[in-house]
Order: sequence, then structure tokens, then C-alpha cells
Amino acid sequence: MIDTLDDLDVEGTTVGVRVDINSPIGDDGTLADDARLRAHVDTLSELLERGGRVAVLAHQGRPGGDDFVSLESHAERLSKLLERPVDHVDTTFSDAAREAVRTLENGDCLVLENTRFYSEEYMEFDAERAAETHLVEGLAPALDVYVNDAFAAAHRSQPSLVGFPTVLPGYAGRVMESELDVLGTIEETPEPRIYVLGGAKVPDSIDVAWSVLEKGLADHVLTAGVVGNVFLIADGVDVGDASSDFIYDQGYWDEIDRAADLLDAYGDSIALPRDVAVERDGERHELGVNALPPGDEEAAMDIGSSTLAYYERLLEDAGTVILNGPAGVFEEEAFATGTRQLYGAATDVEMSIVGGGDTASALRSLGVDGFTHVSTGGGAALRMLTAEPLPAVTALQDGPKRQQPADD
Ligand SMILES: Nc1ncnc2c1ncn2[C@@H]1O[C@H](COP(=O)(O)OP(=O)(O)OP(=O)(O)O)[C@@H](O)[C@H]1O
Ligand SMILES: O=C(O)[C@H](O)COP(=O)(O)O
Repeated sequence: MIDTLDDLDVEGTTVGVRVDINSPIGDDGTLADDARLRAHVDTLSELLERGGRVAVLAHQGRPGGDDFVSLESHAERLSKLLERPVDHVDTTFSDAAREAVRTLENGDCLVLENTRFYSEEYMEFDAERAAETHLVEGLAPALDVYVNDAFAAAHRSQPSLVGFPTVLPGYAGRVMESELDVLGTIEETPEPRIYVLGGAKVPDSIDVAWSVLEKGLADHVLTAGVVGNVFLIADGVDVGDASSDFIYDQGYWDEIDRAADLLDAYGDSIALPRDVAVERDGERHELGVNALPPGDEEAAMDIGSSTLAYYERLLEDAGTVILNGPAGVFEEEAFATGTRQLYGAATDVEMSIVGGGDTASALRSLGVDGFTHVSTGGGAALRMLTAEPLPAVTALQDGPKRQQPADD
């Protein structure tokens, strides 16, 4: 059982709120897309309107990456979205950070610096050990309670996610609550249950396929995108040099053996593309798998229309469909057809769940909506869709194991 904001007496309480606003960053090093910030507006507004004193904690990027930047521009954007001043503090758990948190008044909000600027935050710990990190020991004394709204990072067992709820009373924010409501009950969703696995994260998709087929969660797994191409190769189809080289370059060659093992074990439940679309003379051109391989330069960029018809027929009988990753290179209009149509057909299923933040923004750009639930998380949603526990959720469930360090 996890406490939510309904269980929290907010007025006058200093709340550390972990959000996931890890976002695309432009060439100038500032925020380029605010979709993830918008997702947390309900939680933050509610806490502020109820008289909370809010210190926002978040990570941005990974060390060494171009998107590993300060949260200053995130704070500026949050200020506009929340329609109130939101200060940015350029440290996370120093004296200055604690002082800024302690001087918050009811209804005030500040953003602490990128948690991953400190090396401990890029490590995975068990919850007890995470509670002993500099970040948690340094900041917890200035907080009364901890709210975790960062569903999209909940598959990480990093200090800001599992350490704070070990020393402070922990609550799920509104994003976390709604994600858990839907994704935490995947085993109870209407059957038959179909998983559609597309996109380019082949190892993750094969992990999901193994897990959901082994556990009997999936009645069918439909493959598309690069995942579909890997399954075609595993089934003995020559998808051509261009697609094979792409799979090899991504380091996914070993995945073909894993896909073949999966076909041996659960072949009857796994659907493979029956045709693919390539670019020929500058246009979309469809080829049945029997007509493969295509020309040397022609990559399989989308599923074709007979695959779509086949998958749509399977979806007609589904009670629940869970989708992750696009069916093709949706960024190019000629190859967006598979994603638009397949995801469109999924909206007619009684329960339709989309896992994966990037897929969600792709769907918005393609004008497809009407799903039962679109998750804010990529890796976290995938893990939940296999009915595996998430460390940050377990830490909230377990509750504080010991007293928070004393305020000085
Ligand atoms: N047949 C294909 N060949 C090459 N690239 C493909 C093909 N099908 C899909 N893609 C690419 O896959 C990418 C998206 O895959 P990915 O697995 O990262 O999905 P995602 O929705 O971004 O996942 P998440 O939200 O979990 O990050 C897109 O950029 C798309 O162009
Ligand atoms: O974007 C995400 O999936 C989350 O913010 C987690 O980020 P990470 O994969 O860098 O831990």
C-alpha cells in the first residue's frame, strides 16, 4: 500500500518532490521540449495550492552526454507553467541548498540542481545504503516528507529515488499514482492480451517478450520495426544488406539467436511481418517476405499493408493491447503509415496502453490519440508491463526504516 497526496497534510510542510523532467536539450544547452515538465504540473500545483513548501529534485541526462546540463532552464519553464516564481538553486545538498529550502514559505517552489552532478546519484544502491549517501544525508534534514512523482525513473535504484523514502515519510505524486493504477494491475486487464513490440530497442523488447510469454501474460506478441526485422532474420528470412547491416551496427546481432530461441519456445504466439516497405525510386514500395531480399540499398523501413491487415484482425479480438515502439521509421511520412494505422487500430481495443515516452510524442505528431493510458515512462513502463517490481515503488511501499537525520 502506497500513501498518496490524499494522505498528506500539506499546509506548512516542506516537501522534497522527485520528478522526471529529463528532457531533450537544444544546441544552446537549454530545455528544448517541455512535455515531461507539463506532466508534473498537476502534482506540483496541488502541493503549492495546498500550502506546501516545495523543493524539486530531478536528474537531467547522463554524465558525459550533451544533455547533461543544469536545471536552470527547467526552473524557468516550470515558473511559467506553474504561474509563480520558481527559483533555481545551483547545488543540491550543500549548506546553501539547505538554507534555500528552509527559507521557503507556504506556496513557494524551488528547483535544486541536477542530482546527477553528484557521482553517487549515477550509481545503483539498495535503499538502506542509498539513505547513507551524501545527497540523502545532506538534504533530508531540511525536508519533512518526500513525494515521488518520477515514474519514468522508478526502475532506477538511485539515492534520490530509493534513499529519501527510507528516512522520510514517502508519498506517490499524481503521475506516479495514475501510472501505478494502470500499469500495476496489468495481470487483471481484459484478455486476450496482445503486446505489440516495435521500435529499435531490440534487447529490451526481447526481454519483454520472453517475460510476458513465460508468465502467460501475453496471448500474442506482434513484432514490428527493427524488432520485426530481427525476428524475420531469426525465422530465416533475408531482409537484405541494408537492414542487416543496421542491426549489426547497433550491436544487436546476438539478439537474432535469442529471437530464434523465443520462436522455438513460443512461435505460435509470436506474429511476424508478412511484408515490409522499402524506398524505391524515392517512393514507398511494399514487398512480401517471399519477395525478399530487396535491393542492396533498400532497408525495410515499415511494415506493409498485408501485415497491417493481419495485425488488425488479431487486434479485433483483443481485450487489452500494450504497445511499445513505432512500427517503422515514422519520422518519414512515407514510412509512418504502419505506426499510424497500427496504433490507430489499437485505440479501438477495450483497453489500450502505450509504454514509452518517445513513442507517445511520436503519436502526438502523427495525430493518433484515444488510448486508455499513455505512460510517461520508457524503461520503467516496460519493466512494469512484465509485472516486475520497480525499486523506487518498492521503497515507497516499504516506508521509512529509520529516523531521518536530525535537522541542525
Ligand atoms: N524498420 C526500422 N528501421 C530502422 N529504424 C526503425 C525502424 N522502425 C522503427 N525505427 C526507429 O525506431 C526509433 C524508435 O525506437 P525506440 O525503441 O527508441 O522507441 P521509443 O518509442 O523511442 O522508446 P522509448 O519511449 O522507450 O524511448 C525511431 O527513431 C524509428 O525511426
Ligand atoms: O528518460 C528516462 O528513461 C528516465 O529519465 C531515466 O533516465 P536514465 O535512463 O538515464 O536513467
